[in-house]
Amino acid sequence: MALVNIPRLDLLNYTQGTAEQRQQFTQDIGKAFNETGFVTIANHGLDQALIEELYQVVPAFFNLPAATKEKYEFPELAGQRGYTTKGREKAKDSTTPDLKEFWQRGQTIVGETYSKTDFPDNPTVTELPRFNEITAEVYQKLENAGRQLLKAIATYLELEEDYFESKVINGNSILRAIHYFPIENPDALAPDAVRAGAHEDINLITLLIGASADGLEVMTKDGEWFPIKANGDDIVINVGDMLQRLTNNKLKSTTHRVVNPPRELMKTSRYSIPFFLHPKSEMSLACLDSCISEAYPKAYPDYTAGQYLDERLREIGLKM
Ligand SMILES: O=C(O)CCC(=O)C(=O)O
Ligand SMILES: [Fe+2]
Repeated sequence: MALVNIPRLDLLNYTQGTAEQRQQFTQDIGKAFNETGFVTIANHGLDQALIEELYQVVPAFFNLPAATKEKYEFPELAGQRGYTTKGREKAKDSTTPDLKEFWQRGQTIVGETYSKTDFPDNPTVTELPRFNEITAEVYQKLENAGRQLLKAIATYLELEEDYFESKVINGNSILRAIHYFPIENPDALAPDAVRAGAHEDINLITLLIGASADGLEVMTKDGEWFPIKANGDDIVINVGDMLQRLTNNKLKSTTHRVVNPPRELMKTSRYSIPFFLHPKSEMSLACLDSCISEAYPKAYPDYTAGQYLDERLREIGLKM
């Protein structure tokens, strides 16, 4: 078995393909998720103009004065909406915070009653009207792409194709726009200070815009770091811990990180926009019976997605 298997797949082969192409897509994504936990996806439904404008409004937000950005910071929401300043979030097993600031947008519930405690409003950036519109549109389009991918994954797992639909529609997904800021004085950095420390994602799957810039690395089976680079506007998809739990480790939530740039590029910014696809809090993450056997005994106690998320947000320092 290869050390890494990160195929480039065409989502149109699943959404509009022949029976044979759909079957091939399902097997390819399943095998890659079983081996390395990562794929890159072309034809994901976000057109180039939308991605271009996203790359205008996101830097424009982070270029606002610190005092303006801080108006949109709400620690009582555990960073789940609005702005989170530099130095707040760290990887689970690290003591040094990541070298980043970010913005998070959450679900806009449609057609169901809900509590504002569970789904607080997304703050509106009054200085940049297009920032709100574009991030809302990107949220929607990445959610749609994610739902299609979950259909393929459900098929691979021999579940009904729509197994995840009722669990993720109106779920707790988060769009995160990240600014890895310029490192002005590399000599003053703590030795373990990095853009994003080694971690696994919490959610079901992550859809990442921005991995065409250098820095993202995935850990191989023998513990080496392997750089991932997406082609053009392709997005990177990876398995998160919730899907790994549900499938009793059949699908792998692989450790990844974002390294600092080489010294000559330290003073440049990097932007990435991951969409963390989360289900509703009540979804059970109990290991699927079909993934438990004598060779693969049940590896995790039963949790709901809500219980699990709460525990993880405390570990990364976002929830007190
Ligand atoms: O910035 C990247 O390329 C990856 C970010 C990431 O892994 C995360 O935010 O979970
Ligand atoms: Fe991640």
